[in-house]
Amino acid sequence: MSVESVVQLSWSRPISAPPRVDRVSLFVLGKGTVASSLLTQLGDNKGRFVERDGLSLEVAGLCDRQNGLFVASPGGVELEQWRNHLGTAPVADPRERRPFLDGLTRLGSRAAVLVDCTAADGMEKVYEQALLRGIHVVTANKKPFSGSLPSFRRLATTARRCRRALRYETTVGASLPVVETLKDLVRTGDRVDLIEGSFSGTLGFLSNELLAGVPFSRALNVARERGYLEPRPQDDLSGVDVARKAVILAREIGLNLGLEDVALTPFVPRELLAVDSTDAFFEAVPAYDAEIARTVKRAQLEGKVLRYLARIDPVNRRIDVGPVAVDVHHPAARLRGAGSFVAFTTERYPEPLVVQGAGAGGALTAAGVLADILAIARKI
Ligand SMILES: NC(=O)C1=CN([C@@H]2O[C@H](COP(=O)(O)OP(=O)(O)OC[C@H]3O[C@@H](n4cnc5c(N)ncnc54)[C@H](OP(=O)(O)O)[C@@H]3O)[C@@H](O)[C@H]2O)C=CC1
Ligand SMILES: N[C@@H](CC=O)C(=O)O
Repeated sequence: MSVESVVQLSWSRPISAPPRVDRVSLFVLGKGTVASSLLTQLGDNKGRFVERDGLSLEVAGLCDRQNGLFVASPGGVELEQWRNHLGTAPVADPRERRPFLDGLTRLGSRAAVLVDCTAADGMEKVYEQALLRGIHVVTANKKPFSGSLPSFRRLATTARRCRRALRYETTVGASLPVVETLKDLVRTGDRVDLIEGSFSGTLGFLSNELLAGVPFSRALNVARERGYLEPRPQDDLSGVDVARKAVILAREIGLNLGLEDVALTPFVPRELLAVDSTDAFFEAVPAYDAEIARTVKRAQLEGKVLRYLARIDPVNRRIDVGPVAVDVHHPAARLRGAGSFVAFTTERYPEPLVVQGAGAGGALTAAGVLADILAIARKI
């Protein structure tokens, strides 16, 4: 038999069994900017996941602060109608997720993933309940990784012991590959000497608008419309959100530091941050437009650009977060829009390894969450 006919035979042979499709069941917490983009991306890419990856990513359940929805039948929640279904679902106690997690484990999928798209407090307990049931966790919520050090440690240990994934790439730099890059540097034995950068897409965007002469209150409203702001915008403007990211990275390199160790200077005057409710806060902002514009102008007159930077110095076990007037040639000065960057100076990278790109936004962050889910699904 000639080579040609062998090739011909193998090509013409009918494919008897359809390719295997593995069901991966998700339970999504939140229905805001990130969660709603994620649900759209899951719906839009459904066919592609099946054809390309042999994966059926199904949303078995959803919940917000009030309602909870669980669909045990194959296919899960109808993604085109999730808002209606969730809106009419029974009221759920947001602190009680166990029935949903138990439901997820009973589905018999190849893998189950809890996906946290909230900024809720105390979620580390929910993650632990999930991990102990064999459920993987993907999250955009920074709080469990930057809060109490013992809780963070316990969480990491539980994930390891249960052999389940705990992925939180989007907690720093939205979908930019920051956390996994740092983990790889550490895993491969590199020594990290310094981490610095502009960690907030939101504050980068506001700085750029201010430099262009846009009043702060107007820029803040645009940031809100574009989905850049934290659920509690004071977390962005106080710098606490950046401090959380810095603590997450510091802990990755073995520094036992917490938020209380961060030398933090806010982005806006402290009196403004004393306004607690979000509505009252937005009402109070215009009164600070002139003062904030003057600070930006002062830096400009000195030929500098005002940026909000973070610096993690492992040698001195120090984290600094705050506004810095940088030279026009500084990498942060060149950022546009919601651009962010993180620079790792290490033994192997004396010229820093830089991760740069847009660092905020619903669609980008959702894509990062989805990439984390796919990374888990591909390993099953
Ligand atoms: N937006 C961005 O660019 C980025 C965001 N992130 C992170 O993603 C997370 C979500 O951000 P974003 O979508 O912008 O925020 P949103 O404010 O738009 O959405 C937050 C959602 O969380 C829900 N929620 C709050 N508490 C609970 C709870 N206990 N149980 C269930 N649901 C709850 C809210 O419910 P309800 O609708 O009932 O109020 C809301 O739907 C945050 O942790 C943020 O830091 C990370 C990177 C970038
Ligand atoms: N508000 C945040 C969004 C992501 O974490 C930021 O840009 O820092």
